[in-house]
Amino acid sequence: MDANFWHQRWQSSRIGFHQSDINLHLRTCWHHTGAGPGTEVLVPLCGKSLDMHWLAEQGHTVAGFELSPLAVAGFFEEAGLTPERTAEGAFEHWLCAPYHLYAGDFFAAEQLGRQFNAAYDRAALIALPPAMRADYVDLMARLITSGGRVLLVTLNHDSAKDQTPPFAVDETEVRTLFESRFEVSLLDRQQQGRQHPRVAAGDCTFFDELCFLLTRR
Ligand SMILES: C[S@@+](CC[C@H](N)C(=O)[O-])C[C@H]1O[C@@H](n2cnc3c(N)ncnc32)[C@H](O)[C@@H]1O
Repeated sequence: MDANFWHQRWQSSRIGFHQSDINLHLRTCWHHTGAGPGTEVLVPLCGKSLDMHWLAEQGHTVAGFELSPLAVAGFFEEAGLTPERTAEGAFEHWLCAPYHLYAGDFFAAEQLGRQFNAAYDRAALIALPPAMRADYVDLMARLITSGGRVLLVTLNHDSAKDQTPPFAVDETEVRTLFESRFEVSLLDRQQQGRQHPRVAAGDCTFFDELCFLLTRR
């Protein structure tokens, strides 16, 4: 997926990935990260996710990275917030405490010289095609401090239309990608059968959401 793919999705409002509710796994599993109030949480490929408000409600500062300025603007506008905007390295930093959203390519994040003790990935890894995933994991390993924890939410499905996101990333692949640098623990698997619209539409026979805790070695 190149940048244009995502810019076009936001320009034409084809953002079916955006949830109007807080992610169930975030609400039920975040405590496993042990991240206390005041901990800054890295949210890669954040879109305009409302999950960032939930994290802020737990007392966290949020550091989100998002390619699309439309998404970043939408996040603040829909929350009725007026951020300050400054250039910071390869990014435009939109700030309205406790939200720091960096508009630009997440793969340039190291330039900011920051590290994090906690991160939340919902629909970031699964937005990336297979060829980009190892680079994403390398970057996450460099951005997360030793002992730091990531709550990772992936999808697994058997859709034949797996040329565009959301890509299926199952437990075996998560372990293969992360296990050399993170301890990987599967916390939960929500199995969705015909109640999922894509299964009901005959696009796939299952559509599961998996939640992992990754602990940086
Ligand atoms: C599937 S969406 C998920 C958004 C969000 N995590 C959520 O749960 O709603 C993936 C997002 O990643 C953004 N994105 C894709 N590649 C990116 C990159 N290299 N750097 C920053 N953001 C990127 C897209 O614009 C899109 O908003």
